[in-house]
Amino acid sequence: SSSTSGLPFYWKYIWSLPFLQPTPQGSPPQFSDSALIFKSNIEQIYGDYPSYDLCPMAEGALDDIASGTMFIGLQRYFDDNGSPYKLCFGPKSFLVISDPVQAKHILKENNDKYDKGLLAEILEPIMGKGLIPADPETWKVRRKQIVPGFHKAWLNHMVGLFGYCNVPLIKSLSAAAESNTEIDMEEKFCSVALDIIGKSVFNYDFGSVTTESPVIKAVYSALLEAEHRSMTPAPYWDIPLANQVVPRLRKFNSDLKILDDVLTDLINLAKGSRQVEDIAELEARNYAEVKDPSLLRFLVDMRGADIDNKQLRDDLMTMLIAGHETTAAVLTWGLFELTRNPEMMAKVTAEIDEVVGDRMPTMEDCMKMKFLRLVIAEILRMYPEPPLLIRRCRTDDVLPRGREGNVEGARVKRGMDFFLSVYNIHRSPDFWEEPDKFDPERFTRPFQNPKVEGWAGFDPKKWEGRLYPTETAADFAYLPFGGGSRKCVGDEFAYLESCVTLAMVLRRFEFDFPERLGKGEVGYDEHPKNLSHPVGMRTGATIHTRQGLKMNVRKRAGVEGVVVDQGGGIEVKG
Ligand code: HEM
Repeated sequence: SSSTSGLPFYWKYIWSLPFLQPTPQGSPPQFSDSALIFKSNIEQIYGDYPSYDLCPMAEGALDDIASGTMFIGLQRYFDDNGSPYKLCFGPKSFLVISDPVQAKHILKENNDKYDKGLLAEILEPIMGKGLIPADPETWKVRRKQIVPGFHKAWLNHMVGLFGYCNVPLIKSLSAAAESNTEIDMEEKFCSVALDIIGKSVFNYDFGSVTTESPVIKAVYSALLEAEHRSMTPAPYWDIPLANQVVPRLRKFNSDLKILDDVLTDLINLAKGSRQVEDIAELEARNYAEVKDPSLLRFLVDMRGADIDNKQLRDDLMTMLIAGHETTAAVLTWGLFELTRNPEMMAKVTAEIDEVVGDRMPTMEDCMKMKFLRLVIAEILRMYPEPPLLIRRCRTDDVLPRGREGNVEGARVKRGMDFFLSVYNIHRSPDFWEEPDKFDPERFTRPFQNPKVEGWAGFDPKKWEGRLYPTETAADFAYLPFGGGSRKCVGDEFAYLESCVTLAMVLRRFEFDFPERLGKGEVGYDEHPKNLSHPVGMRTGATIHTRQGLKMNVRKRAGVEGVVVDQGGGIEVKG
């Protein structure tokens, strides 16, 4: 088979012993399952097709793995093979899902048959038993305690906090505009998202828009390592002594220690001043008078939630990582697409001028700015971050067919690993009209495709009154925040954060791509202006060390640049 060519040599060896094959979280290894999958794959590669599971095997090099854009390679295979298809790396195999009916089956209807599998293994050293990698048993307990933290009154208060966290960004953009210096907007959005998540989740001031500190560097190092690990299927960090010997791991561990120390201090501080209350009492708090409105405070004060420090640390670390770069990617791609589409930019700014003007936006303003919300929805469709969801099957299962031409009733063995390609689903003409076109208003039009068996299509009526088009409105063809019971808990938080940040920045500034690259010049194809695919700036790989989104910034004509706070009192000069 040519399916493993182009891959790093060690792929072949990592999974080469069938009894080392992974098993579902919390269950003992079963030789028979892995051996059967292994044997059936070998027969498929070298002998008779179909294999045990009936799925076609994707052939050809996955060159994109090394560059971190594997999801684009997975799209190529989807065009050739439908859903699901199988990827084989030596004896290790994955099923790649690119169909909303199958996604709904896995994420919602049969979610108890699936766990986080490989993702949990990769993230465990960083996030421990935090909500994202948590095994089903831990997850059940923690989810119940964390979800109430994101209640309406808190989100309302957070919208105000987002405004304040944007003031340093407005100031730094004013300075760049005045001095005519090119500015990396990706870096700026990363900073503002970090400041917001630090303040809202554990009441910590990173101040990263204006300063650099060892703690900020430690956060970026942890993020970078989390991302690196999710693209490195060889868990070398688990090898005995590796953590003491490999320089990269030593550096990572010392950075993680810096971060752990900060989190431990904050947890001890919160626990030292614990005021136990019922969930209902906590949710009814008057946030205008609450000194520390952070999620940490809520989790510590909740009656009956006597959580140990390690679990709290894991939850905070998870939210820090989950809630930071994802939102920064939305903002970066949002500015990128709006700059490429001046008529859309004009429409968005007209709406912001009319609804918010110089004020800091409120929750009500965000609800009123429907076009801005549609723009964010479209960014999340075109550039989903994460582009893939990862699952592992806990018991044998049979998948529905979905789109015409897909395998009928694929049989899945316990222990099988899955990539659910959100990117493929979001960019397929089977589920979206002209999927590569930036068209925010698509979410106001219905879409149906009778060729997809069991798919209800997209129905705009189903998200009326909601902040954004949900996975339900698209019957699982729209999964920026996942779906089913493991759906993102920070969806509305992130959506409001994106609304406020874009509203505040676009009200006051105009942006252009630098003109310095012309046709034929080296780097022309990587220039943001010329990108048709997420290559230079990548979803999920947008940390400071990357190419970034370099832009020229100007103050908008006729707009003063002041920020008037909610009380109408303070004016912050830009
Ligand atoms: C635009 C921003 C965001 C995007 C696109 C996003 C996306 C996602 C997705 C796709 C999942 C599901 C993962 C899976 O099923 O494997 C998820 C889970 C999660 N997200 Fe987000 N997220 C965002 C912001 C946030 C924020 C701001 C927070 C916290 C403050 C957060 C916290 C979490 C947590 C805790 C989970 C795990 C939920 C569970 O397993 O029960 N996310 N997110």
